[in-house]
Amino acid sequence: MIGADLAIDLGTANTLVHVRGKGVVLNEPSVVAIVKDGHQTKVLAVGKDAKEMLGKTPGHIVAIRPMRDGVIADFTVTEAMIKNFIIKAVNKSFLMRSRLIISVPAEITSIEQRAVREAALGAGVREVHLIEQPMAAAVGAGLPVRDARGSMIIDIGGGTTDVAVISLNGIVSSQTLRVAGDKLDQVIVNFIRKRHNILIGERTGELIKMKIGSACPLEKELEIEVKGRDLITGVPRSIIITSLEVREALQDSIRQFVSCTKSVLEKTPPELSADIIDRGIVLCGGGAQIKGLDKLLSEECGIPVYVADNPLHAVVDGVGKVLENIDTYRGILI
Ligand SMILES: Nc1ncnc2c1ncn2[C@@H]1O[C@H](COP(=O)(O)OP(=O)(O)OP(=O)(O)O)[C@@H](O)[C@H]1O
Repeated sequence: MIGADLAIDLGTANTLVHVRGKGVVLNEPSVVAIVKDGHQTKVLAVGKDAKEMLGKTPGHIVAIRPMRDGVIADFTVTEAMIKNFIIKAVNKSFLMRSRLIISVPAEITSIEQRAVREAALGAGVREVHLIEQPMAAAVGAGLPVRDARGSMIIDIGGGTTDVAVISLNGIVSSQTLRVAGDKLDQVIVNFIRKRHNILIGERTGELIKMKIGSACPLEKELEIEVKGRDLITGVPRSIIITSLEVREALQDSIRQFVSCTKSVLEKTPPELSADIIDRGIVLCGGGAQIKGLDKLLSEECGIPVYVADNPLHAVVDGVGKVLENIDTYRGILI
């Protein structure tokens, strides 16, 4: 290959780029800031710089997340974002000769698949291949996806939760839930508004989730001080939020993770279920870091659950591994 070969985890929350022979060279939020000038839009910032602007922009500038629910919500902006990230990752002159493998959610429709392909080709690369996210995550987590053995993976990202059972290079049973990290942030924002009459931003909601969010009682319960706008007086105020309250806020969403996992297990052929009982379930994606989620899932399903070594990197590591060993893994590309 004369051009660069790249593996991309095009996530709702974060995009990671792996360059063949170099490893992960870029990890940035999937956010684009655009300036609106009549019908024209101009990209102002992409990635980290754009995320800083979320919720803080004046009227004519908007910071948007073009990937919603794990699929492309804004085609033109996604194309600009992919192009910007590729140019950041490799020299611009390589773009035209580059070959890409991009991970996509498992239950994506063929129209959505085409949108991802076209966004990448529109960005200027030569060749694009797709891989299903849970398959990539399983490869990244070191599961034996090519063997005639059942491997189960739960990937809780920003927009989607993918639960899948894999055997012999294919997904045997799976389910995608449009409830994941972003939804948990919104649920926390709504809870605090109702319980404390305080309006906080989504980024504060995310911070609360990451610092004190949990699925099971903690050995030592935690608390965090946050600032928001008092909905009665209209002035800024700070309050203390406890991990108990956050657990209460998150419980319905966490129930959905449990029932989705159970329903995939129910659809799994018994021989493969036996493998999963022996070998356990691997949890990855940023949401895997919610405190006690592995323990709760394990208790509810009666199967051991392990968090992947680097949960936020499982998908990009998997796509990267496929890229580096393309002949071995060709069978799993779509
Ligand atoms: N320590 C943490 N505790 C809880 N959630 C976390 C933690 N760290 C990151 N997250 C959440 O993980 C999510 C991002 O995960 P990830 O990067 O795996 O998603 P993505 O690949 O961008 O999304 P998708 O798979 O839906 O396309 C965000 O919602 C973020 O808030």
